Amino acid sequence: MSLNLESVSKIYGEGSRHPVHAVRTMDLEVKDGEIIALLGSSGCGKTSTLRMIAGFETVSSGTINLAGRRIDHLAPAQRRVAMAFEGYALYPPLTIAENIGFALRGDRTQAATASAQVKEVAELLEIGPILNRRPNGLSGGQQQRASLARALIRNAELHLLDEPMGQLEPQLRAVLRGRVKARIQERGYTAVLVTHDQGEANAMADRIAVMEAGVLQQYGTPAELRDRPANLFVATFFGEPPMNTLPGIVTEAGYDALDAAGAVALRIPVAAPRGLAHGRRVVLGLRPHRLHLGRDDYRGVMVSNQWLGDQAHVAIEATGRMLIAIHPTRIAARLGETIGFGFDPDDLHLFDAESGAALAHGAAS
Ligand SMILES: Nc1ncnc2c1ncn2[C@@H]1O[C@H](COP(=O)(O)OP(=O)(O)OP(=O)(O)O)[C@@H](O)[C@H]1O
Repeated sequence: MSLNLESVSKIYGEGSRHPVHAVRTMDLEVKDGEIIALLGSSGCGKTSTLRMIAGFETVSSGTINLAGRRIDHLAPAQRRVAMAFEGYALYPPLTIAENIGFALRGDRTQAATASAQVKEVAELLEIGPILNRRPNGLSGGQQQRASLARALIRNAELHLLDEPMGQLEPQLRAVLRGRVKARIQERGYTAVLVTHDQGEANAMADRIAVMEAGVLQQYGTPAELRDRPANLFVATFFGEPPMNTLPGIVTEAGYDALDAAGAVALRIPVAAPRGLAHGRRVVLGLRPHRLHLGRDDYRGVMVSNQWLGDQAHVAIEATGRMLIAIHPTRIAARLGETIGFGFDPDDLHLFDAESGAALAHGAAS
C-alpha cells in the first residue's frame, strides 16, 4: 500500500540540554508495490525513520499515512506493518518455526497451512534445517534470516526491513537478495529497506532515498542518482569508486580546475560553459570511468595501479589532487611514472562551490 511521510522530524531528548535532531522535515512517498531503500552512512537517521513508520518511536512533528490512513498516532500493532529488526528481536523461549509463525496465530490461519507457510519461507531463506532450534546458540546470520522470515510471512500493508542481510556472507547475500526481491514483487508488497550498502540498495530497490545528517539528500532511481546527482554529497557518496571532484572557476574559454593553492592546474576548453557566468566558482565532477588514460590532454603521476580481475583502478596525482580512473585493460606504467590522460568536457558534472547543489550534469552513463 502507498506510504506518505510529510515533514517528519525526530528529535531525541527534545527540551533537554543535548537534543539530537536525527531526522529533519522529511518528505517521502512510496507507491503501492514499490520497494525503496533508505541509504546512508551510520547515524544519518535511517533507522529512526523506519522506527517512526513502524511506531516504535514517536514522531516529533509531521504526519505518516499508509494506504491513505493516518498512522503516526497508532500503536505498532494497529499499523498493519511487518518489520525485520536489525537486532533480530526473536523470542528466546520459542523455536525458530514458532518465531516465524508467531504472527499467523492471530490470523485464524489453520495450523497445517501456517506450518506449510513457515516451511516455505524458511526454505527460501535457507534456514529449513534449524526450524526446531531456539535462537540461543544460532549464528547472527541465522537469527537475522529468521527475523526476515517472520516479517516476509506476513501479509502486511507495508514491510520494513532494517539491514536485513548485514550479517550474511557476500555469496549467500547475493542469492537471497534476488529471492527476497522476487517474493516481495510476486506478492505485490510495498517495502522500505534500510541499508548502508549501495550494492544492496541498487540490487533491491526501485528508488533510493539518500540520507545524510538527518536530511533527505535525493530520492530517485539508481540511474537518476548516478547520472543526475542533486548535489556534491550524493555525487561522491553514490557510485564506486566515487566521483572525482576538483574545485574550479568558469572562464570565457571554459573551466579552469584549481590546485590546492588556488592556481590554475588544468585548462578545460569548452565553447559554451553551460550558461554559467564567468568567474563563478564551481566544483567539477568526473566519474572515474569517464577519465581516459593514455590521452595527451593532461599529465599526472601514477600513484596506485590495481588490477581487479576485469578492470584497473588507477590513481593519478594531478593538480595537487588525486584522480581515480577505471581502465578496461591492464596499465603497464609503473608507480611514479608520468601518464597522460584526458576526458570529454561534456562528461563533467558541475556543482555550486558554496552550496554543493548541482548546476549541470554530464552525459548519462
Ligand atoms: N534512542 C535514542 N536516543 C538518543 N539519540 C538517538 C537514539 N537513537 C538514535 N539516536 C541518534 O540519532 C541519530 C540517527 O540515528 P539512527 O540510528 O537513526 O541512524 P542510522 O542511519 O540508522 O545509523 P546506523 O546505520 O548506525 O543504524 C544518531 O546520531 C543517533 O546517535
